[in-house]
Amino acid sequence: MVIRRLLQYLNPHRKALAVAMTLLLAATAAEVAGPLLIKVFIDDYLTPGIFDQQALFTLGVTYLLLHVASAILMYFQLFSFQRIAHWVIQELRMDVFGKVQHLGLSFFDKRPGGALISRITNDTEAIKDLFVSVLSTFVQNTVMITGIFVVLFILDARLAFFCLFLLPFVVGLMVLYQKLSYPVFRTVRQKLSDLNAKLSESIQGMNVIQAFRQQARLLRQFEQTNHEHYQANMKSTKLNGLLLRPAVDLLYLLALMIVLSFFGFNLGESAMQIGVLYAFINLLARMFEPVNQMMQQLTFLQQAVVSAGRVFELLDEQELAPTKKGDGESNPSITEGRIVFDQVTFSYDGHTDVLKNISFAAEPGQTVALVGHTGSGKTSITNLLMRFYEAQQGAITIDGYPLSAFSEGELRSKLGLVLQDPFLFVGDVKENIRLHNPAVSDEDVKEAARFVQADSFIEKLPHGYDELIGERGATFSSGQRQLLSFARTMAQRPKVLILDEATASVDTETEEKIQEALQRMRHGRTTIAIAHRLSTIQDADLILVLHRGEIVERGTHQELLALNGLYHKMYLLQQGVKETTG
Ligand SMILES: Nc1ncnc2c1ncn2[C@@H]1O[C@H](COP(=O)(O)OP(=O)(O)OP(=O)(O)O)[C@@H](O)[C@H]1O
Repeated sequence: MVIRRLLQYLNPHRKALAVAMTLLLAATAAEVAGPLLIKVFIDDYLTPGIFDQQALFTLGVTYLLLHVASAILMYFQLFSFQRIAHWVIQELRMDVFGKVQHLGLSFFDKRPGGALISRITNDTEAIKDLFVSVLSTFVQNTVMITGIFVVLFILDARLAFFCLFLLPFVVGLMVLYQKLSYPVFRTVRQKLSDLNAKLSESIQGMNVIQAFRQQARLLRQFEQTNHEHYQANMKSTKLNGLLLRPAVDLLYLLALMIVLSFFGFNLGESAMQIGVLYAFINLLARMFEPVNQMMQQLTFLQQAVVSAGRVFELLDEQELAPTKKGDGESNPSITEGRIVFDQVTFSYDGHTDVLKNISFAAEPGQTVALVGHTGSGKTSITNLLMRFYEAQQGAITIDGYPLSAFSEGELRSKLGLVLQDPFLFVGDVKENIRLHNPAVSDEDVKEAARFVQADSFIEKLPHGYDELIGERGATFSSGQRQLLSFARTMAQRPKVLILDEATASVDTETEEKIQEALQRMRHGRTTIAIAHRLSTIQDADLILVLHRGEIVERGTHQELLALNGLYHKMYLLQQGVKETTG
């Protein structure tokens, strides 16, 4: 099943595969022909004592040429198989990565990043051997074994027939190995994946680890996983040591016993028998070499099967990001930006509702602010609006169309999301604003930067808009990252803004710039803003106060203050904090 699916990846390379196989067979033939020439030399020349110089010279040269040809052919067949293997792995990796990009965020909530990386890199790498050595070894050795059996049948059909009974044992041994080693290899891959997950988590959180002196604890954890990986590996080594070579050697002994007892019983029947006996024993020894080689390859085959299983699991993952529903014909676009939530109830895990009966409307150009204690559901509302997750009940519409009617492109380009912790890509400033969108010109990039007043700091950088940004933009301050992400959002010219207000404290000057930029960005655009500081959203058209997933108060700043409820309390609390700290 898994193997068949893996082999399907060879379909586009059938021609190259045929070439590789031909090269392999030619190389094998050249290799086998060598001993045949030696046989001719011994039987026809050496033994009878004929030393025909011309003939011997031809024989010698042919032998040499065959050797050279075999070496050259071997090189090319190896090269061809390797090339095909690399093609397949490349395709497989692209498939997996392409798939991962379309998985829903709920999928990533549950899986550590490192474990995913492990599947895309290590697991696909383990599949490579299947196409490089397993496939060619099996083809080559099957040909060899068939050839040997043909000769055996020619020598003595009856005896050869008995030897044929060995084959089911060989196959049985292979099946047994497959059965026993599957769980072992699966554990090995799982542990390797765990190792990667641990590593990736540690690297991402290195500042916290060092700041809180967590090194020893993490080292212990890593050591534990590393040890489990070692144990799983030792298990597989034991299994290999037991089942691969020794078991085959045992079979070989069995074969020898069959042949010897056969000759023992039939002794004296014919004078020719000693020669045949010698040939049989010799050929049997030769036959078990390919069997051994195939058994050795079983390890790689099994690893490939296990890894492929893990890769296919990911490829078959159903937890996809929500996509457009309904007929593809109608492609509504967002023109006004009127957002309506109607009785929306949502749960991440299907058990606990984190949003309950949320209803509100944001008219075009209005700002709706979401406030509430931590965990009250503010981010969840924006997650639903961005369609990162789908609500279980109720409806969310933009300009009268349900969210599911919009294509992903339309939705994501018209909804400008500004996150608390802006993610910057490796690249330069320009591309981080443009996000490689060809529709955004250099001038647009600069205009967007000017609009959010990021231009002054960008222009002061040694390379201006071409300044390189390292991973996650670690070399920029959080205020600068924030402004860059504003520029990025504005370069897309969104109709709707979704703001997750930054809680990180920046200096007063940057703070002012950020607030000014936000004011400008909000102007004329429907905005859904998550606010932690109530002072920044006092001018909002509608403020929704959330508490445990429900809207408990709604109104403008003044109306809410007059209510004397939760908002009022929060406001006073923040005022108090300001007075004591300021
Ligand atoms: N990806 C997730 N999977 C499962 N539960 C989640 C997920 N994200 C948030 N939650 C839960 O949903 C509830 C609401 O979280 P949400 O992030 O919407 O709150 P919030 O009001 O934005 O909080 P904050 O002000 O701290 O950002 C919380 O109880 C949280 O534990």
